[in-house]
Amino acid sequence: MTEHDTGVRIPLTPDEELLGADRPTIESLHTDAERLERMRADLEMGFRALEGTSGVSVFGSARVGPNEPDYALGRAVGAALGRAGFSVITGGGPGLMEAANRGARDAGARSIGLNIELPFEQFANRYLDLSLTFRYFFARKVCFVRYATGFVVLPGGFGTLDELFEALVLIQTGKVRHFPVVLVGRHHWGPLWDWVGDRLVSGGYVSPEELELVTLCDEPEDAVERLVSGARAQGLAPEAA
Ligand SMILES: CC(C)=CCNc1ncnc2c1ncn2[C@@H]1O[C@H](COP(=O)(O)O)[C@@H](O)[C@H]1O
Repeated sequence: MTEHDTGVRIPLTPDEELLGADRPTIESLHTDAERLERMRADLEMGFRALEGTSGVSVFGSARVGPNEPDYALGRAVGAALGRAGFSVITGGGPGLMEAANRGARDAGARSIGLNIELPFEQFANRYLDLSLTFRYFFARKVCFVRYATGFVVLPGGFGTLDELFEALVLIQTGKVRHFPVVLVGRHHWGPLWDWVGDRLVSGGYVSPEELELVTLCDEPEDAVERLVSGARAQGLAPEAA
């Protein structure tokens, strides 16, 4: 199909069906009443399956291979979190999501993947004890926050940045409190955080105190220490802490 083709397309995912509902080029497959019911069902599926879970959500690139140094870092982070008694929750996909789930498995901790329906074929990674597939991105995002006491953010691209900045906005606007956000891998995150300081703080877009919402580190154990103290502040210490 070309850019100028005005034929009507069948949406490839529920998100595309919802977001394209008012465009003549996307075929509507549901009424709003049906969409609302499907959103409710998506949230209900997550709430039921994750009831009682109190873990750490770990984000990171879908594109890093098992032989790359960041994969080893992600696996070590998953294992350190697992040893501290946290369940490890990821997007359930390949790359650094897989690395963190694999690390959780190494430590004998509960390993959870919150997958999303994508327009291309994709597989959940092999290291999951619980694998859920959400229809809607927003429902999945609610679960990443609700069932975690903090976020670990490994190196990544747009998806990872989206998850990082969503957490920062939730904290900044008082929607979640005492919620640690730990960026692991200074080689990746250092330049971004320098830019936040140089441009956003200097320009008055972000306050200097808001820079403190994030912890940067290289060592999995440093990340875990911050997550344990955050969990305690929320009244939810992990089992082994
Ligand atoms: C190879 C490929 C693109 C597979 C996509 N498969 C995916 N499966 C599950 N979650 C994903 C996927 N892609 C992106 N995400 C989400 O976005 C983040 C990674 O995006 P990125 O690669 O940094 O931008 C992950 O933390 C995850 O929550």
